[in-house]
Amino acid sequence: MTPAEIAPKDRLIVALDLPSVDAAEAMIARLGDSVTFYKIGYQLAYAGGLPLIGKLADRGKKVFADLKMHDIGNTVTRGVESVAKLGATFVTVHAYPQTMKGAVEGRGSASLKILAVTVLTSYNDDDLHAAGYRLSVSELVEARAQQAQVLGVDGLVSSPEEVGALRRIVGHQMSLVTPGIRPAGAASGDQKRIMTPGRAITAGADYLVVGRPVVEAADPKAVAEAIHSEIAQALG
Ligand SMILES: O=c1ccn([C@@H]2O[C@H](COP(=O)(O)O)[C@@H](O)[C@H]2O)c(=O)[nH]1
Repeated sequence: MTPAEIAPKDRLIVALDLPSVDAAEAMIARLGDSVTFYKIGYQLAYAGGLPLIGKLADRGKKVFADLKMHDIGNTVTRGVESVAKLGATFVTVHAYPQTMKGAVEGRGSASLKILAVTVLTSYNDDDLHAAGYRLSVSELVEARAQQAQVLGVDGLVSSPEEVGALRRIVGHQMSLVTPGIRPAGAASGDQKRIMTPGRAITAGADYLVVGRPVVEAADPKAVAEAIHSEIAQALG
């Protein structure tokens, strides 16, 4: 399937940032058929959530294992080999050359797609400089995207602010996945590079990752469906 063929509803990835498998299952039940794609990250994975990947896949849902791996190449290769058996659609690694190379090797010919996290969406230029980098966010995102493409990575995680430039660099061969999504009026929390769902899709994002604005809402299903409508409208 080309990115243009992805249905509006399948472009929303809801982050199950919840404290237990029971809490995640309750949220999945509330969202029902309205959400087709879920993300499991640190909070749920470390609370026994990894087996949920296969269970959700068996129910016809897609799962993004947001494990943000970063280790020596061999360890990343072996880790990705294990994740490939869980039934996830995407797994994340940090966009360091050894890490990405190891991940692509571990994926082999499996259907699992490797996403490289370019620069976390909670970072701005000052945060990067405080972490010892001399490049700006946009410079580092673009440099890492070029390395990821050469190494055979399948997609990139960035904020929607960088998506236009990334599309020009990597074309449509790589999936562009964007957290840092905030419906108008929603609290930004710790996110620093944010955009509304409609603007992110117009900028060229393939998938939008949304956590707190959905899972902390009084009516999560209504928020998810409003995001679907905004995506569909932006796609025209
Ligand atoms: O750069 C990144 C990479 C990953 N994330 C993850 O996405 C969700 C966003 O949650 P919100 O509640 O919508 O802020 C969260 O699970 C992060 O770990 C990211 O935000 N930025």
